[in-house]
Amino acid sequence: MKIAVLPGDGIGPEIIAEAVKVLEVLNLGLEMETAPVGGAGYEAAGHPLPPATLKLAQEADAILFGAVGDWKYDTLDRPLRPEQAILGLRKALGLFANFRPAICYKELTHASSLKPELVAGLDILIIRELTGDIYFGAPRGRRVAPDGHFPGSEEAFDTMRYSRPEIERIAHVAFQAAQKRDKRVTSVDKSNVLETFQLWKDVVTEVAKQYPDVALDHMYVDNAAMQLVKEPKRFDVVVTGNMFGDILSDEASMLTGSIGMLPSASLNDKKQGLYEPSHGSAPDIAGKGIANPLATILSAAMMLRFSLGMEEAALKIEAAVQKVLADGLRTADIYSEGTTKVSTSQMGDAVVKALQA
Ligand SMILES: NC(=O)c1ccc[n+]([C@@H]2O[C@H](COP(=O)([O-])OP(=O)(O)OC[C@H]3O[C@@H](n4cnc5c(N)ncnc54)[C@H](O)[C@@H]3O)[C@@H](O)[C@H]2O)c1
Ligand SMILES: CC(C)[C@H](C(=O)O)[C@@H](O)C(=O)O
Ligand SMILES: [Mg+2]
Repeated sequence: MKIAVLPGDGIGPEIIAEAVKVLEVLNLGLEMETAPVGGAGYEAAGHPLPPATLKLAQEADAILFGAVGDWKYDTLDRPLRPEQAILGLRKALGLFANFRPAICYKELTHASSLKPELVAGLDILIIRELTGDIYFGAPRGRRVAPDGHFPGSEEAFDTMRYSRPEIERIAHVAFQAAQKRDKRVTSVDKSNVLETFQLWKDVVTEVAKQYPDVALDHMYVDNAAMQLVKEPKRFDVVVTGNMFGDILSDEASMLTGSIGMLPSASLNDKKQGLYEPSHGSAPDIAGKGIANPLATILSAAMMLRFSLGMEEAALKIEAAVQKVLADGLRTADIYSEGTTKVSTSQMGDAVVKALQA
C-alpha cells in the first residue's frame, strides 16, 4: 500500500511526524513517500500543488495530509495561495464526501466548551459535501466598473451552486452512514433564502424515501449553529454543503475539547481517500512544539479503516489515544488542572508506547 505523505505548512510537519511515527510502529508494510504542498510547494516548485505532488497523490492508495497556509502568502493571487493545494487535491481526486466525526472522549468532557453533561458520550458525524457549492461554482471573479475610476466600485462575486447528482450522492453517503449508527440524519440548509439549498432540501427528501429505516429532519444552518451548542446530543449524522460544513465542523470541534481533536476523511467513490485534521496550519503556534497531534493521528486511523481495509489497526490506534488521555496526558489546548502537560512529540511518543504495551 502506498501512502502520499504531504506535511504542508505551519504545524503540518510537526503533527504529521507524530502520525508517521504511529503508523511505523504498527509495521503494516506501508510505503510512505513525502512531497511538498501548500506554501512548501510554492517554495520548492513555484506552485502550491506541484505536478509531482499531484501525481504522487493520484497514484497513492491514500494521502495523509497535514495543513497548508500561512499569513505571509495572503498577498498572493488565488491560484498561487497555499489553500489552493487542498482544494485542488479534493477536486482532482473527486473527494466529494468529507467525514468529520466530533467525538467527546470521556476524559475530555471537562475540556469541552460546554458543560460536561451536555457533551458526555457525544458522538456526532458531520458529513460535508466537499467538491461543490460556493467553493467551486462558476463564474467567480472581480469586476472593475467600466469607468474604472473608483476603486470603491470594484465588485467581487462567487457562485453558490449544486446539481441534483451532487446532492444525491452525498445524501446516499449520509443515509448509509446513519444506517450503521443511530439512524438519524439532520440535513442542514438555508432553503428559506437560497435557491441552491431549496434544491438541496428537495433532493435530500427524495433520497430519504430509499432509506425508510432512517429518520430525516431538516434544519436551517443558523439554527443548527445554535442547537450544536445548546443540545449537541440531539444530532447523529449531520449532512450539509461545503461552506456550512466547514463552519459547523470547526464549531463542533470545541464540543470535543479542541480543534486539535477533530480528524477527517475525504473520500471519492473509489475508496481512495485524503486524511487530514480538520484544523489548519496554526501559524500562531507553529515551531513551538505545542500543537495537538491527536486529530492527525486519528485521521491516520480513519485512513487505515476506510482506504486500506485495516480495521484492527485503526481500532488499536483509537484505543491507544484513549489510553494516553486516560493516563492524564494533555497538550496545551486540552490541558486542565490535575493533568500532565506534554509537547507534540511527547504526545506522539506516548501513543507509540501505548501501542507497544
Ligand atoms: N486543510 C487545511 O490545510 C486548512 C484548514 C484550515 C485552515 N487552513 C489554513 O491555515 C491557516 C491558519 O488558519 P486559522 O488560524 O484560521 O485556523 P487554524 O485551524 O490553523 O487555527 C485556529 C486556532 O486553532 C489553534 N489550533 C489549530 N490546530 C491546533 C492543534 N492541532 N493544536 C492546538 N491548537 C490548534 C490555532 O493555534 C489557532 O489559534 C490559514 O492559512 C488557513 O487558510 C488550512
Ligand atoms: C483551508 C481551507 C481551504 C479549508 C476549507 O475551507 O475547506 C479548511 O478550512 C478546511 O476545513 O479543510
Ligand atoms: Mg475549515
